[in-house]
Amino acid sequence: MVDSARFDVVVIGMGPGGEVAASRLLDAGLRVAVVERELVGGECAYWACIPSKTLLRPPEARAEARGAAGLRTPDLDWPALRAYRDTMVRHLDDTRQVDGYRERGATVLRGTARVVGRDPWRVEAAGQLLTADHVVVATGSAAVRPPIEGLDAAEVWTNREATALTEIPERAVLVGGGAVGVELAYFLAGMGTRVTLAQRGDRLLTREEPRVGELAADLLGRAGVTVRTGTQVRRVRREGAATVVDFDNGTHEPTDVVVLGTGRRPRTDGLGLEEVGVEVGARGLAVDERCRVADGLWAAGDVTGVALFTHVAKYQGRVVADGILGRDRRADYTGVPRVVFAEPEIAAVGLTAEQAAAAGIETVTAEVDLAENLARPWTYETEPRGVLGLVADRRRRTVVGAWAVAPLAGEWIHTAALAVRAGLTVDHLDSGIAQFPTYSEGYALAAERLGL
Ligand SMILES: Cc1cc2nc3c(=O)[nH]c(=O)nc-3n(C[C@H](O)[C@H](O)[C@H](O)COP(=O)(O)OP(=O)(O)OC[C@H]3O[C@@H](n4cnc5c(N)ncnc54)[C@H](O)[C@@H]3O)c2cc1C
Ligand SMILES: NC(=O)c1ccc[n+]([C@@H]2O[C@H](COP(=O)([O-])OP(=O)(O)OC[C@H]3O[C@@H](n4cnc5c(N)ncnc54)[C@H](O)[C@@H]3O)[C@@H](O)[C@H]2O)c1
Repeated sequence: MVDSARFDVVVIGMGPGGEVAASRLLDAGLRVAVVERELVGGECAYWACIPSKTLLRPPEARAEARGAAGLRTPDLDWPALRAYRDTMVRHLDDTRQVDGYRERGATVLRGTARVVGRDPWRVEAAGQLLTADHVVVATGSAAVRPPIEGLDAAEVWTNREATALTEIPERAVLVGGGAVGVELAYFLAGMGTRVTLAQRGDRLLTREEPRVGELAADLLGRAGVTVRTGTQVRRVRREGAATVVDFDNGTHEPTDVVVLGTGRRPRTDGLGLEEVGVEVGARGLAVDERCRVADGLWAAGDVTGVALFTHVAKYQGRVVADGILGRDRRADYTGVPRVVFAEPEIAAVGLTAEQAAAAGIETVTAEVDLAENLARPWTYETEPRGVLGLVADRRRRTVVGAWAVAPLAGEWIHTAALAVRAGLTVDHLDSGIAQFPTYSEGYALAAERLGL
């Protein structure tokens, strides 16, 4: 064990949360060591956001082209898409990232980090003992593997294998109807796979408005996916060369692959935190509003369990860096957008009506069928679609939540995100002048429909 120089900060895990924190601390001139056991860029860059959104784009563009008047449906070219996906994930090579951090003055260690002491913090990694005033834990999350009988004998994909796929399977059974399940189902169905999606809950995307789950199921159905809600996989078995999935309602489905989208668990195993007296919960490391776990110990990203998004990990990375630099910055998660990338996009922000009611807010809601009310859906496609919903605080007249299932909704939901974050009133949306013809014109209509 080499006892190396003392650092101001050791960052454990270089996904989006760790990268943002490390970059800001390096820019501020601190002595920073970063430890990464796989690839600098994390899950997001290699096995999650980047490959999944790259893979989703051609089926999405194809569906859009199908809807645009006077366009012939373009052909999908899987080898070309696969090659572009490989480029986008840097062929799983992070040499340039590592070199980049070294050039900026960071000590970059490859290996698994373990906290071995505190006061001061001591971290063991790659055969070195690092001492630091601050440790940032940004170790992310891993796919949950549910205890389904027979799963080990089958071809099983988590997000890792699914986003790194080299051939398109003929048949797939997806387990889980959250963002991972919906996006992967949309992608595979778009590529020609016969997809069944089994969701334990009674609807898809259970954290969203029930109506959003309904629209998501409808969208997947149109894309050719068989959606089974209220369904659990009882067991997976081999029948000759085939894999058969038995559902709890007595039906079964032959498949080539079982794809898991059954949630994530924080990567805290083996970090050594409990041994130095830091409590680790099932949802991860509990952080205060400065993203601090304990004096000199900070956390950012999925490992905090706050909201499992790259934009939240990056935001927390900024909060952590500011905290370490002595700035008084507190995290505020109001108005974080949530987008599920399908065609059309499924976007939401703020509270659902149920969450608002639970928070003691008396709500009023409105829903607008955009195709019935706006020009843009018609100039955009021959079978126009789009629904927008608003949730408002009746008393304060503020916008507390919004959702949309419509083309490009992942972009224009940011108007609502700003409204929710800034506490804007319904009148701000109602009195705004949106460009004609756009989907954004829907906000004024929805605001008016609230009847406040
Ligand atoms: C299929 C899929 C698609 C997604 N798409 C989106 C999307 O479109 N938009 C979005 O906002 N979010 C998306 N997400 C969520 C997003 O990937 C995560 O929220 C994000 O990666 C979290 O970043 P992070 O920095 O917390 O952790 P990670 O990206 O998981 O990075 C953590 C890093 O820590 C390293 N590490 C772990 N333990 C140790 C240790 N002991 N020592 C050293 N290194 C360690 C890991 O190797 C990893 O590189 C998606 C997730 C999935 C599964
Ligand atoms: N576009 C994006 O921003 C994006 C995309 C993908 C993932 N993510 C993030 O990744 C996180 C993980 O996503 P996820 O979809 O894996 O998890 P999730 O927790 O959002 O959803 C998992 C779903 O699977 C169901 N489920 C769990 N076990 C099951 C079983 N045995 N049988 C049937 N259903 C079962 C659950 O009821 C739940 O609805 C999310 O929190 C999300 O924030 C974001």
